[in-house]
Amino acid sequence: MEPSNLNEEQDQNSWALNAWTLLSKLRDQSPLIQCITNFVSMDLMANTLLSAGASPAMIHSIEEIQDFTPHIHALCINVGTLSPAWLPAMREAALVANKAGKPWILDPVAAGASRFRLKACLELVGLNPSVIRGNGSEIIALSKASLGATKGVDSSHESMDAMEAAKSLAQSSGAIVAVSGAVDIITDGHRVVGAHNGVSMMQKITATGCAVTALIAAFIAVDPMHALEATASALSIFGIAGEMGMDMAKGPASLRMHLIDSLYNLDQAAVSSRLKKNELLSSCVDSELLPGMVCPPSIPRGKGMLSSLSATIVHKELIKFMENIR
Ligand SMILES: Nc1ncnc2c1ncn2[C@@H]1O[C@H](COP(=O)(O)OP(=O)(O)OP(=O)(O)O)[C@@H](O)[C@H]1O
Ligand SMILES: Cc1ncsc1CCO
Ligand SMILES: [Mg+2]
Repeated sequence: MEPSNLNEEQDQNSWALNAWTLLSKLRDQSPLIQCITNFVSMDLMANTLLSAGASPAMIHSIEEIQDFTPHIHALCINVGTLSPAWLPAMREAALVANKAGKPWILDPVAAGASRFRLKACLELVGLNPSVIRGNGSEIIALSKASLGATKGVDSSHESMDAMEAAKSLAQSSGAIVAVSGAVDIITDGHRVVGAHNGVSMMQKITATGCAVTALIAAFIAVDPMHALEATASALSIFGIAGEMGMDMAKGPASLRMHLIDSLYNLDQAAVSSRLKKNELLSSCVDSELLPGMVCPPSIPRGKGMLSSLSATIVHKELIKFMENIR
């Protein structure tokens, strides 16, 4: 086996082991996850958390936050069916979670659909979420702080289209930013990881995005010091459950059922054999190359030129290029 393939295989194995370790911890510890979420997603979100081993609580009244939120292990805030009455509770819960040192995640559903929603999402971003998870259109709207990138709750962008927006949002907010899609992208603003599990039919079940955001909350509850790895692991685990569910499903409704069953029954063998993850390189920007490196012509150049080339492929391309110019 070539050394680069060996490295890639070792990398996959360590991601898979980490994802499995976190899922096992989650099952052992059963973290309490407070969800302030939309009316559409409450059921799927709670069932996803339960089947993964966590303990969901859909508690959103502002009157309960001071008593309840200090005792949770992580908080999930989702603005899907936002109305002005809900916003103070979201704000308060985020502040109490921060004060109690509990991680929290924001799902900026349809962030670019209205000024009210965008302003609310930007305000919540300012309250230091550990993670922000959205689809491509939502992350672009949030990163540019502008309306119109979205037609509603569904994405009109590929996740890859949002890579630079995700990096920039992560840098400006200090949060880990995750963009769901055919390839889930996870970034801290510098490192970019791609998680490749899942099936496209998952988009045909409402609130799968909301559910995976809640699952990320459960993963960061058990490993708050490694939010990027925990986020990537949750996305991979949910994607693997989707793939296994799809083997038994006839359409979206039965996929919903089989996905939950697969998540509940997931074992280490399935995680090890199915998990697909790598480091992504968004583009080849001369100023970002290490001293002595050059950008080969076969790699897209400049910011905004997006590709899903793994660091290993780039490395191989660099070697080929250097050999040719010698
Ligand atoms: N083309 C695809 N192929 C594989 N998996 C996908 C694809 N698109 C989405 N997914 C997976 O489906 C799940 C939901 O992602 P999606 O981007 O649809 O979220 P969303 O738009 O926020 O959904 P919702 O608002 O309905 O909750 C994620 O786990 C994601 O990885
Ligand atoms: C369909 C829908 N509308 C508001 S929230 C929601 C669930 C998916 O985000
Ligand atoms: Mg969504």
